[in-house]
Amino acid sequence: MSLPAFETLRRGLIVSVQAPEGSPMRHPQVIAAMAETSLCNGAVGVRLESPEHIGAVRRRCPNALIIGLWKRSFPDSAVYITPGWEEVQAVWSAGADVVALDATQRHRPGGITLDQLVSRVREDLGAPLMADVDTIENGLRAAELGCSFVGTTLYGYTEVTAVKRPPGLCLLGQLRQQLDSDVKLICEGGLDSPQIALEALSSGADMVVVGTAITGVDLQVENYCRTLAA
Ligand SMILES: CC(=O)N[C@H](C=O)[C@@H](O)[C@H](O)[C@H](O)COP(=O)(O)O
Repeated sequence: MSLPAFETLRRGLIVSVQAPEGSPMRHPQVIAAMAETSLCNGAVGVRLESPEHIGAVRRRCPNALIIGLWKRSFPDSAVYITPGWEEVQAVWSAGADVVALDATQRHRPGGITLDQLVSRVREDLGAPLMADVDTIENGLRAAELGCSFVGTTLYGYTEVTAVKRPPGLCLLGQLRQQLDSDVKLICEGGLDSPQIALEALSSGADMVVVGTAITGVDLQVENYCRTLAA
């Protein structure tokens, strides 16, 4: 599918529909139902994990804007969001419109560098990329390499940002100031209320991605129970 005009996405909500390993929610039909519900109620797109889930949502919602990723862990690397060529290809073939990948400069499984991976994607697939980053340096580098979207997804989740807590509104502000306006800026991670999502838009995000607060049944229930038991 070709990407919808940016004006229809601007200031929009993208719902991240994911479920942890082992959860009964982690079923393609459950994911597809949550994705469809999100789209029916005003979300401009969905962010999905795994080729299987992307395929299920593509079949159920043929016109949905899908940002796809595949989380895979390897013993020789801390990079797990669409770490290499095989994962990018699988996400793209499953029907994603945009492929999200870890765009830090960390060592990747198999030793491919981010620069090599992005240029191969651009040459062989032409898939638009969303760069999940943690720092201003990695965001600017990803944009330079040609990623169409930059997201604050990994702020607070990498070794160098481990002491920070999402949402990365400071990082967002820095990226807004320094990124060219043709690169779309996404605030993702830790947007746990509509008010904080609105603050992210006011701080310069073109779009927001919200996961746990909307679709994170496992974590939300666990949190209520922990608090009630304390
Ligand atoms: C760091 C990482 O692996 N983030 C993942 C990226 O796809 C997801 O686990 C998050 O749920 C998503 O980013 C949305 O964030 P939040 O659930 O906080 O709204």
